[in-house]
Amino acid sequence: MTYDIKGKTAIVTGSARGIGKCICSDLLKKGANVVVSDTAEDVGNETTAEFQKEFGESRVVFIRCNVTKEEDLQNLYSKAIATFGYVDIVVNNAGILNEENWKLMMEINVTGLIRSCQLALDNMSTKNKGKGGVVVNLASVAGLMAGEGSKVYHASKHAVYGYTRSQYLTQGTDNVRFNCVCPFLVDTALAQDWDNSNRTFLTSDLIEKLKAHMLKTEDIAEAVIFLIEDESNAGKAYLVTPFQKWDYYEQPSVLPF
Ligand SMILES: NC(=O)C1=CN([C@@H]2O[C@H](COP(=O)(O)OP(=O)(O)OC[C@H]3O[C@@H](n4cnc5c(N)ncnc54)[C@H](O)[C@@H]3O)[C@@H](O)[C@H]2O)C=CC1
Ligand SMILES: CC/C=C\CC(=O)/C=C/C=C\C=C\C=C\[C@@H](O)[C@@H](O)C/C=C\CCC(=O)O
Repeated sequence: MTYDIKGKTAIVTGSARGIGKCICSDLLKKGANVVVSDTAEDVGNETTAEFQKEFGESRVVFIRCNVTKEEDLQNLYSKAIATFGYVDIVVNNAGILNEENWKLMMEINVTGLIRSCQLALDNMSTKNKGKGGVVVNLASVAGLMAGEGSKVYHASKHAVYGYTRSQYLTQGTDNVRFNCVCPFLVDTALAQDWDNSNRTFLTSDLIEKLKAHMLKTEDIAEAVIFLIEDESNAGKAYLVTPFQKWDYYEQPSVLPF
């Protein structure tokens, strides 16, 4: 079954640039109203002006939001609803890669994302008089595999994967569908800045080899649109790499019953 994006309203966190910006662009092309949201106010306003020129002023707004701040997140949802009447789609994209500042990384990649999911449920769940909706979370292949030089980043993305899958269990009562996307390296500032030289396994040579196979932001936007539209695979992670056909990740079953 296909979810129709046209006429819906979407929030994308961390969308002033990179993957988030590209997701906004594809949502607009599909006919959604879009809330661009980021801590970077100048870039966010520039991106929004660019979109307004292409898609019409009334279809895009910028709302500043630092996902680590409770009041910012609440303001994001309430302003989005005040502007467009409802929020149907949330893409939790904001994320950083910073092993030195690992506590902040966990706050952004995990705590902020989970809080945004809770607010999405508060506003969208049919249990709370919402109309239902869709949430797509940005995990990573790092959420499905080990990583020598960025252990906390990998842990943060495992958390996104586990949280997203677990939401599946209550989807029937909330009518809010959760999925996550697990991309390999994507050509953005986050990946370009990745430098884990002097490791045992992950040598500079290997990093250069990995970087030779980067995906494009357009690939991830395409995958996110696919997830939003596909109503029949709730709770699943979608694996996007240049090495194999993009597909849902099949988690082995642990329980014998
Ligand atoms: N680039 C890559 O290779 C991959 C990236 N990802 C994930 O995709 C997402 C987007 O990453 P990229 O576009 O590559 O990074 P990016 O660095 O190009 O963009 C991230 C955006 O998030 C914003 N941001 C940072 N902290 C924030 C906060 N506290 N609140 C709100 N916004 C904040 C930044 O200002 C920036 O605009 C992240 O969650 C990342 O972990 C997943 C797999 C691969
Ligand atoms: C990891 C941070 C960099 C970029 C952001 C991102 O989300 C995407 C990363 C894509 C590829 C990362 C590959 C990392 C490989 C290394 O860390 C190796 O040390 C992995 C080696 C073995 C893993 C085997 C296993 O899972 O057990």
